[in-house]
Amino acid sequence: MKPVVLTDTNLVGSALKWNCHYLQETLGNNLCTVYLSKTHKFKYFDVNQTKKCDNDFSPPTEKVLMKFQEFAKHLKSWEEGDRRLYMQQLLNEKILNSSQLVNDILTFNWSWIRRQQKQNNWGPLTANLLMISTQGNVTPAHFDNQQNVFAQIYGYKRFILFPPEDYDKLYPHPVWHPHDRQSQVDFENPDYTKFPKFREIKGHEAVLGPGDVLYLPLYWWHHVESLCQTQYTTSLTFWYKAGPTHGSSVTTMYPLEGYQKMAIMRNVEKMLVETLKDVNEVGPLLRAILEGRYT
Ligand SMILES: C[C@@H](CC(=O)O)C(=O)C(=O)O
Ligand SMILES: [Zn+2]
Repeated sequence: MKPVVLTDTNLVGSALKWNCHYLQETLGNNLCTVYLSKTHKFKYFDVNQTKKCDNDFSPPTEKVLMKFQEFAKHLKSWEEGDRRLYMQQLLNEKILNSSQLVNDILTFNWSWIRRQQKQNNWGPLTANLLMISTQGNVTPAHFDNQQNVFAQIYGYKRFILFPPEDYDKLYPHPVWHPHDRQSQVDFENPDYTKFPKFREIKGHEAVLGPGDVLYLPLYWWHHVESLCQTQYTTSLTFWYKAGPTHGSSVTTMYPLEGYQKMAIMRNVEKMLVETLKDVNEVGPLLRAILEGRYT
């Protein structure tokens, strides 16, 4: 599975008119999920995992519910130095009370994407996430565990992509950490002492513009920037569960692929956390297995 940029799918043709004014008309007073950040980085964290971090975890962003009207006002008046906003709202019954918007969604190129889902043996569609970002926002490098068909609607987004096997160069946080799945490396100021193999990293760059679609396979690392050609950027993602990777219907091929090894490593880490109960015992036990035997 490799990422690919497609420029002629017309997947979200009917959404290319979703500018701020149109969305104010159709989303208006609906409450939407908006992340606020003091910096340009919007590093995801799982609030349910913060308790495992004692009290030395400080959330880098704040999640609020904001009327779309209010969000649009901030978006239009935003200037460098203002608090940055990133709306990431599921297209669900909470906001789909405008027949215009519903009609736009119904006229997406569903036949094309259903064909991709079938041909690639993806699982069910789980979510459509509408994302509107003030210019210059960065989603730092991380991977997701679903298939992602990423449609760019307005403005330009720069992706830097890395294969799953770059796991050892991107040093993800531990699976139990709130920043699970996120790289520990600050791309703007990498700590090569702590993360020496980051020096070897080589990424694939893709810049998406309106109408472009990126297929982002699960477990592929991505660093994403909203470029500053426009005041804000708008994107819509189609999330699909990964298809079955083992069992009677699928024969496992060897050698295993990067994403399969990544899944194994994550499962081993999770099993150790579960069994040892103390996250501080995971490292010493893994070292005991490795040192003098597998190194
Ligand atoms: C949030 C998004 C990146 C971005 O568009 O800022 C992402 O990571 C994804 O769609 O998997
Ligand atoms: Zn992602």
